[in-house]
Amino acid sequence: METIISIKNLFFGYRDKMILEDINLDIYEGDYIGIVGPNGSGKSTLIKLMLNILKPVEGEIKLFGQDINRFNEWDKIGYVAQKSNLFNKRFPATVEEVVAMNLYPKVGLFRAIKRSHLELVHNALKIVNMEKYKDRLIGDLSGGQQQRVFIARALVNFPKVIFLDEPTVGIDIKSQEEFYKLLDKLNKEMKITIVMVTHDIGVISDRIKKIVCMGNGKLIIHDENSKMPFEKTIQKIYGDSAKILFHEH
Ligand SMILES: Nc1ncnc2c1ncn2[C@@H]1O[C@H](COP(=O)(O)OP(=O)(O)OP(=O)(O)O)[C@@H](O)[C@H]1O
Repeated sequence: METIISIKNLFFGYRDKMILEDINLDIYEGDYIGIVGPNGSGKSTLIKLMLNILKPVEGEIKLFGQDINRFNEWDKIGYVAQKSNLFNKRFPATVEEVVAMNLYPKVGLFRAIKRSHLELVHNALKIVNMEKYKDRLIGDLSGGQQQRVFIARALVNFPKVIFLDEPTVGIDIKSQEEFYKLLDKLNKEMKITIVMVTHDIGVISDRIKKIVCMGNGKLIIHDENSKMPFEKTIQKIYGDSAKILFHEH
């Protein structure tokens, strides 16, 4: 099994405050990983480090076996950023354009989109079941529909792995359910590795087998081999508020 991401002895802080201390994590091809932890525990920071948006203070990150500083196959990695679903409602772009924008390394930012590129866009929209909305303005869609479009945007380059940062914020329960079904399809049928930051602890404890729990600068991996029950691990990093998390759904 290919190691998609390998993090070794990683330290990171903003100015003088350490956020991540001696983090080690391996992510393998086909993994479906949930990253959980209280507000401010460094989940988004970890994602940004894996995308080379932030640089470690110390330690090593490898992507597809290559040092992150030398890695240049970024179209293997899709990213759905935090709050992309709280998109500016007046943004005057169509669904098709929003997805096509992510093709710019291939297309050139201001060049006209070729027919072959449009096909890629339509295929991505088909996967998320949003093809019939291609000419709609993105701002006119519901939060759940927008989220599907952002997934299509991440899919358009045929990535091997997708990072999602709190993708279900602001989305109703029914759309959330459909959204998690879509992620299952991407992972199981399309063999895309998924790494997702989320606060939906109750939902993911049922669906996801490998959960990265972050807190106090540390990281605990919960998977099928863990001796400690998931609830206990969660209690350890969330403290007293842990109980509520499991009864939200
Ligand atoms: N650019 C920045 N400069 C300084 N501190 C920052 C910066 N970005 C984040 N932080 C701080 O680093 C810590 C970790 O932030 P991060 O966004 O990674 O947490 P998180 O676990 O994703 O939180 P949440 O669940 O609220 O999204 C927080 O204390 C945050 O205030």
